[in-house]
Amino acid sequence: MMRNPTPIPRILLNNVSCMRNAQTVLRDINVSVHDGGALVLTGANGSGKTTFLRMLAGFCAPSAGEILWDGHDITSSSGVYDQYKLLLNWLPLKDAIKEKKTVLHNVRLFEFLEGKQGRSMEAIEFMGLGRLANEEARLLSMGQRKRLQLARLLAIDRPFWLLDEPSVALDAEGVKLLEYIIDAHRKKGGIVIVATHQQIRIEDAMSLRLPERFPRRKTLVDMLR
Ligand SMILES: Nc1ncnc2c1ncn2[C@@H]1O[C@H](COP(=O)(O)OP(=O)(O)OP(=O)(O)O)[C@@H](O)[C@H]1O
Repeated sequence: MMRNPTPIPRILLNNVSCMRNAQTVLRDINVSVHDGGALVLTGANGSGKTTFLRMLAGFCAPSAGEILWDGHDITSSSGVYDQYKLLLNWLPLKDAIKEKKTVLHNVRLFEFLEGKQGRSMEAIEFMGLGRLANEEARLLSMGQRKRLQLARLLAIDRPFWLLDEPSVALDAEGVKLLEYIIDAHRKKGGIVIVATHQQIRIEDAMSLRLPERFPRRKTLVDMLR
Protein backbone atom coordinates (compact mmCIF):
# COMPACT_ATOMS: atom_id res chain seq x y z
CA MET A 1 0.00 0.00 0.00
CA MET A 2 1.26 3.51 -0.83
CA ARG A 3 2.05 5.67 2.16
CA ASN A 4 0.65 9.18 2.33
CA PRO A 5 3.37 11.55 1.16
CA THR A 6 4.68 13.98 3.81
CA PRO A 7 2.44 17.05 3.61
CA ILE A 8 4.12 20.16 2.29
CA PRO A 9 4.57 22.73 5.04
CA ARG A 10 1.95 25.46 5.15
CA ILE A 11 4.76 27.97 5.11
CA LEU A 12 8.33 27.46 3.99
CA LEU A 13 11.20 29.92 3.94
CA ASN A 14 13.81 28.68 1.54
CA ASN A 15 17.25 30.33 1.87
CA VAL A 16 15.65 33.69 2.52
CA SER A 17 17.65 36.87 2.98
CA CYS A 18 16.32 40.35 3.43
CA MET A 19 17.93 43.76 3.07
CA ARG A 20 16.91 47.02 4.67
CA ASN A 21 18.57 50.30 3.92
CA ALA A 22 21.12 48.54 1.66
CA GLN A 23 22.24 46.24 4.49
CA THR A 24 21.55 42.53 4.83
CA VAL A 25 19.42 42.12 7.94
CA LEU A 26 18.39 38.47 7.51
CA ARG A 27 20.66 35.93 5.85
CA ASP A 28 19.89 32.42 4.52
CA ILE A 29 16.89 31.64 6.69
CA ASN A 30 15.46 28.14 6.28
CA VAL A 31 12.39 27.29 8.27
CA SER A 32 9.10 25.52 7.74
CA VAL A 33 5.85 25.59 9.69
CA HIS A 34 2.93 23.20 9.45
CA ASP A 35 -0.67 23.75 10.56
CA GLY A 36 -0.81 24.06 14.34
CA GLY A 37 2.87 25.01 14.46
CA ALA A 38 4.56 27.80 16.34
CA LEU A 39 7.84 29.60 15.77
CA VAL A 40 9.45 31.85 18.36
CA LEU A 41 11.93 34.44 17.11
CA THR A 42 14.46 35.80 19.55
CA GLY A 43 17.61 37.87 19.18
CA ALA A 44 19.23 41.11 20.23
CA ASN A 45 17.77 44.52 19.44
CA GLY A 46 18.18 45.16 15.73
CA SER A 47 18.76 41.48 14.87
CA GLY A 48 15.79 41.46 12.49
CA LYS A 49 12.80 39.96 14.31
CA THR A 50 10.36 42.64 13.17
CA THR A 51 11.89 42.53 9.69
CA PHE A 52 11.22 38.76 9.64
CA LEU A 53 7.55 39.33 10.53
CA ARG A 54 7.20 42.22 8.05
CA MET A 55 8.61 40.02 5.32
CA LEU A 56 6.11 37.25 6.11
CA ALA A 57 3.35 39.84 6.05
CA GLY A 58 4.52 40.89 2.59
CA PHE A 59 5.49 44.43 3.65
CA CYS A 60 9.05 43.93 2.46
CA ALA A 61 10.31 41.45 -0.11
CA PRO A 62 13.15 38.96 0.37
CA SER A 63 16.33 40.01 -1.42
CA ALA A 64 17.10 36.31 -2.04
CA GLY A 65 15.30 33.01 -1.60
CA GLU A 66 11.59 32.40 -1.56
CA ILE A 67 8.65 32.31 0.83
CA LEU A 68 6.24 29.54 -0.10
CA TRP A 69 2.64 29.34 1.08
CA ASP A 70 1.18 25.92 0.31
CA GLY A 71 4.05 25.59 -2.16
CA HIS A 72 3.35 28.91 -3.93
CA ASP A 73 5.77 31.81 -3.81
CA ILE A 74 3.95 34.73 -2.17
CA THR A 75 6.03 37.23 -4.12
CA SER A 76 5.71 35.58 -7.52
CA SER A 77 2.23 36.79 -8.44
CA SER A 78 -0.17 39.18 -6.84
CA GLY A 79 -2.90 36.51 -7.04
CA VAL A 80 -1.07 34.27 -4.54
CA TYR A 81 -0.32 37.19 -2.22
CA ASP A 82 -3.93 38.42 -2.41
CA GLN A 83 -5.16 35.07 -1.12
CA TYR A 84 -2.37 34.68 1.41
CA LYS A 85 -2.79 38.11 3.00
CA LEU A 86 -6.42 37.33 3.86
CA LEU A 87 -5.17 34.60 6.18
CA LEU A 88 -2.78 36.85 8.11
CA ASN A 89 -3.33 38.59 11.38
CA TRP A 90 -0.52 40.99 12.17
CA LEU A 91 -0.12 42.26 15.72
CA PRO A 92 2.30 45.15 15.42
CA LEU A 93 4.05 47.17 18.11
CA LYS A 94 2.15 50.26 16.98
CA ASP A 95 -1.36 49.49 18.05
CA ALA A 96 -3.46 51.63 15.64
CA ILE A 97 -5.96 52.36 18.40
CA LYS A 98 -8.39 55.21 17.82
CA GLU A 99 -8.03 57.17 21.05
CA LYS A 100 -11.40 58.91 21.06
CA LYS A 101 -13.40 55.84 20.14
CA THR A 102 -14.54 53.30 22.68
CA VAL A 103 -12.77 50.04 23.32
CA LEU A 104 -15.73 48.23 21.78
CA HIS A 105 -15.62 50.41 18.66
CA ASN A 106 -11.89 49.77 18.30
CA VAL A 107 -12.47 46.03 18.15
CA ARG A 108 -15.75 46.16 16.19
CA LEU A 109 -14.14 48.26 13.48
CA PHE A 110 -11.64 45.50 12.77
CA GLU A 111 -14.38 42.89 12.84
CA PHE A 112 -16.50 45.01 10.50
CA LEU A 113 -13.61 45.44 8.04
CA GLU A 114 -13.30 41.66 8.09
CA GLY A 115 -16.96 41.33 7.11
CA LYS A 116 -17.81 39.68 10.42
CA GLN A 117 -19.90 40.62 13.41
CA GLY A 118 -20.90 39.44 16.86
CA ARG A 119 -17.56 38.38 18.35
CA SER A 120 -16.11 41.67 19.57
CA MET A 121 -17.76 41.87 22.99
CA GLU A 122 -16.94 38.26 23.78
CA ALA A 123 -13.31 38.85 22.79
CA ILE A 124 -13.11 42.01 24.91
CA GLU A 125 -14.54 40.19 27.90
CA PHE A 126 -12.20 37.28 27.37
CA MET A 127 -9.25 39.65 27.48
CA GLY A 128 -10.52 41.09 30.77
CA LEU A 129 -11.66 44.46 29.40
CA GLY A 130 -15.42 43.93 29.66
CA ARG A 131 -15.97 46.68 32.21
CA LEU A 132 -14.05 49.14 29.98
CA ALA A 133 -15.87 48.29 26.74
CA ASN A 134 -17.70 51.61 26.56
CA GLU A 135 -14.80 53.78 27.74
CA GLU A 136 -12.72 55.82 25.33
CA ALA A 137 -9.55 53.97 24.41
CA ARG A 138 -7.36 56.92 25.41
CA LEU A 139 -8.07 55.97 29.03
CA LEU A 140 -6.43 52.55 28.72
CA SER A 141 -3.12 51.66 30.32
CA MET A 142 -0.35 50.13 28.18
CA GLY A 143 -1.22 46.59 29.23
CA GLN A 144 -4.92 47.23 28.58
CA ARG A 145 -4.06 48.51 25.09
CA LYS A 146 -2.19 45.27 24.43
CA ARG A 147 -5.23 43.34 25.63
CA LEU A 148 -7.37 45.34 23.20
CA GLN A 149 -5.02 44.36 20.35
CA LEU A 150 -5.33 40.73 21.38
CA ALA A 151 -9.13 41.05 21.50
CA ARG A 152 -8.98 42.18 17.85
CA LEU A 153 -7.00 39.07 17.04
CA LEU A 154 -9.70 36.90 18.62
CA ALA A 155 -12.59 38.77 17.01
CA ILE A 156 -11.15 38.47 13.52
CA ASP A 157 -9.93 34.90 13.96
CA ARG A 158 -7.62 34.46 10.98
CA PRO A 159 -5.43 31.35 10.79
CA PHE A 160 -1.91 32.83 10.59
CA TRP A 161 -0.80 35.04 13.49
CA LEU A 162 2.28 37.24 13.29
CA LEU A 163 2.85 38.64 16.77
CA ASP A 164 5.45 41.32 17.44
CA GLU A 165 6.23 41.48 21.16
CA PRO A 166 2.70 40.42 22.17
CA SER A 167 3.50 40.18 25.89
CA VAL A 168 5.02 43.62 26.35
CA ALA A 169 3.22 45.50 29.15
CA LEU A 170 1.02 42.52 30.04
CA ASP A 171 0.80 41.51 33.69
CA ALA A 172 1.22 37.86 34.76
CA GLU A 173 -2.47 37.10 34.18
CA GLY A 174 -2.31 38.79 30.77
CA VAL A 175 0.66 36.62 29.76
CA LYS A 176 -1.29 33.52 30.85
CA LEU A 177 -4.23 34.64 28.70
CA LEU A 178 -1.88 35.19 25.78
CA GLU A 179 -0.41 31.71 26.23
CA TYR A 180 -3.90 30.27 26.44
CA ILE A 181 -5.17 31.91 23.24
CA ILE A 182 -2.03 30.88 21.34
CA ASP A 183 -2.52 27.31 22.51
CA ALA A 184 -6.23 27.32 21.59
CA HIS A 185 -5.47 28.84 18.19
CA ARG A 186 -2.90 26.13 17.44
CA LYS A 187 -5.30 23.39 18.51
CA LYS A 188 -7.65 24.64 15.76
CA GLY A 189 -4.78 24.26 13.28
CA GLY A 190 -3.70 27.91 13.37
CA ILE A 191 -0.09 28.98 12.99
CA VAL A 192 1.67 31.42 15.32
CA ILE A 193 4.94 33.22 14.75
CA VAL A 194 6.08 35.33 17.69
CA ALA A 195 8.95 37.79 18.05
CA THR A 196 9.78 38.32 21.69
CA HIS A 197 12.39 39.21 24.27
CA GLN A 198 10.28 37.71 27.04
CA GLN A 199 9.47 34.18 28.15
CA ILE A 200 6.18 33.07 26.63
CA ARG A 201 5.30 29.44 27.24
CA ILE A 202 4.41 27.87 23.91
CA GLU A 203 4.41 24.10 23.88
CA ASP A 204 6.59 22.41 21.25
CA ALA A 205 7.40 25.69 19.58
CA MET A 206 10.35 25.86 17.20
CA SER A 207 12.74 28.59 18.09
CA LEU A 208 14.96 30.67 15.90
CA ARG A 209 17.56 32.92 17.45
CA LEU A 210 18.66 35.56 14.99
CA PRO A 211 22.36 36.37 15.18
CA GLU A 212 23.61 39.76 16.30
CA ARG A 213 24.33 41.86 13.26
CA PHE A 214 27.13 44.07 14.50
CA PRO A 215 30.40 43.17 16.21
CA ARG A 216 29.87 43.80 19.89
CA ARG A 217 31.54 46.77 21.43
CA LYS A 218 31.74 47.22 25.17
CA THR A 219 28.49 48.41 26.56
CA LEU A 220 27.77 50.02 29.89
CA VAL A 221 26.52 46.61 31.10
CA ASP A 222 29.92 44.99 30.28
CA MET A 223 31.74 47.77 32.07
CA LEU A 224 29.63 47.34 35.17
CA ARG A 225 30.50 43.62 35.41
N1 LIG B 1 12.26 51.35 8.15
C1 LIG B 1 13.52 50.92 8.15
N2 LIG B 1 14.35 51.24 7.15
C2 LIG B 1 15.62 50.78 7.13
N3 LIG B 1 16.15 49.99 8.07
C3 LIG B 1 15.36 49.64 9.08
C4 LIG B 1 14.00 50.08 9.18
N4 LIG B 1 13.46 49.55 10.31
C5 LIG B 1 14.45 48.83 10.87
N5 LIG B 1 15.58 48.88 10.14
C6 LIG B 1 16.86 48.24 10.45
O1 LIG B 1 16.71 46.82 10.33
C7 LIG B 1 17.45 46.17 11.36
C8 LIG B 1 16.55 45.16 12.04
O2 LIG B 1 15.50 45.85 12.69
P1 LIG B 1 14.29 45.08 13.34
O3 LIG B 1 13.30 46.11 13.77
O4 LIG B 1 13.85 44.02 12.41
O5 LIG B 1 15.00 44.40 14.60
P2 LIG B 1 14.37 43.67 15.86
O6 LIG B 1 15.12 42.39 16.04
O7 LIG B 1 12.90 43.57 15.73
O8 LIG B 1 14.77 44.68 17.02
P3 LIG B 1 14.13 44.99 18.47
O9 LIG B 1 14.49 43.83 19.36
O10 LIG B 1 14.86 46.23 18.86
O11 LIG B 1 12.66 45.20 18.28
C9 LIG B 1 17.97 47.26 12.30
O12 LIG B 1 19.36 47.41 12.06
C10 LIG B 1 17.23 48.49 11.90
O13 LIG B 1 18.07 49.62 11.97
